[in-house]
Amino acid sequence: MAASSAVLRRWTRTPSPTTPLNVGNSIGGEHETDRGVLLTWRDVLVTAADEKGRHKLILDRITGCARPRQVLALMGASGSGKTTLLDTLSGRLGVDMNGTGDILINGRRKRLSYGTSAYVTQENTLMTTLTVREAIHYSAQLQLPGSMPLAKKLARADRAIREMGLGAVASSRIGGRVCKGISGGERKRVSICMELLASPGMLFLDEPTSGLDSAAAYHVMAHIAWLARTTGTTVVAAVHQPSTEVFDLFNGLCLLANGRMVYFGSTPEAAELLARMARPGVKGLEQRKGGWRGLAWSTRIVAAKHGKEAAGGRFPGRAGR
Ligand SMILES: Nc1ncnc2c1ncn2[C@@H]1O[C@H](COP(=O)(O)OP(=O)(O)OP(=O)(O)O)[C@@H](O)[C@H]1O
Repeated sequence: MAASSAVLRRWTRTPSPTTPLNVGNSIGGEHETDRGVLLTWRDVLVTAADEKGRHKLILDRITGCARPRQVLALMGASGSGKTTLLDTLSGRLGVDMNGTGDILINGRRKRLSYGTSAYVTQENTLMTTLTVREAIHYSAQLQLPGSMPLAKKLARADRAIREMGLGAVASSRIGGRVCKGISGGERKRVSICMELLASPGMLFLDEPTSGLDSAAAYHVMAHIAWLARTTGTTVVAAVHQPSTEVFDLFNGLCLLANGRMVYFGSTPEAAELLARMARPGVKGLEQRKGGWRGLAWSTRIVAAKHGKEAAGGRFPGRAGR
């Protein structure tokens, strides 16, 4: 009970007044690491205006950080704000949205520029008639600076192919609906591979495992976690219904419910803490205005993880709302 109250207090405290979305103003204590980027955000509040000019609250004072060599998972039920948070952190917030709060890169005001960050969206937009190698070589020639010699661009492409474990299918046609090509998981890795060409320090992934079976999802996420560890890349991924094995690959968890943050911390800690919150007799979670569904859902994640609630080996997401 004490632990659950502490968590709720932590995230329901009165925030400091928000300022327009700043990329900067050092919070202090952060240091630059090799390729990775330390991204911190504080009191991020996002609203969207409707056609009548009314403002809808999408994200309510979210605070957290993503570290080099680690994978931070953004989780929460559909509509909880995962994509909006990814868009905000990566500087892709739509023009119809307004954000306030602080976003710092290595503790300083700095925009995420070319080569610093990459964003892989949910959709695969790949040229289906090309082989994996052709597509990635082509992308390298288009993306990498004109001053870079061709041989270096192709070597970079080949390294990215290896990093994403695509060597075995490099000569296979990507394919699509009409002509069958590589698998869904491999297609996803090709999309990620293309974004890795510029060796970004920060990788944002929106639902990298959507549409994949659990084995393919694990394969994709395991490569991403390996990449983060070995290259120092900082990864933030919005994920929906991860399997237990995929969940265990994450270093940190930012759990959202109805635009609010209900947990931020390490994944082992999340498992332990939420398990305690899920214990029968722990009251109070349901009473929080607007948070009942999300919080109830979050407790079921851990219940599932601890084998108390089997959901076909998956944590309940939409179905659990
Ligand atoms: N431009 C917009 N205008 C108004 N509301 C929006 C806009 N974009 C998002 N929303 C709303 O904000 C909320 C959060 O959306 P978001 O896409 O961030 O959720 P999500 O957690 O990524 O959902 P999913 O898992 O289904 O992709 C939703 O209720 C959505 O309808």
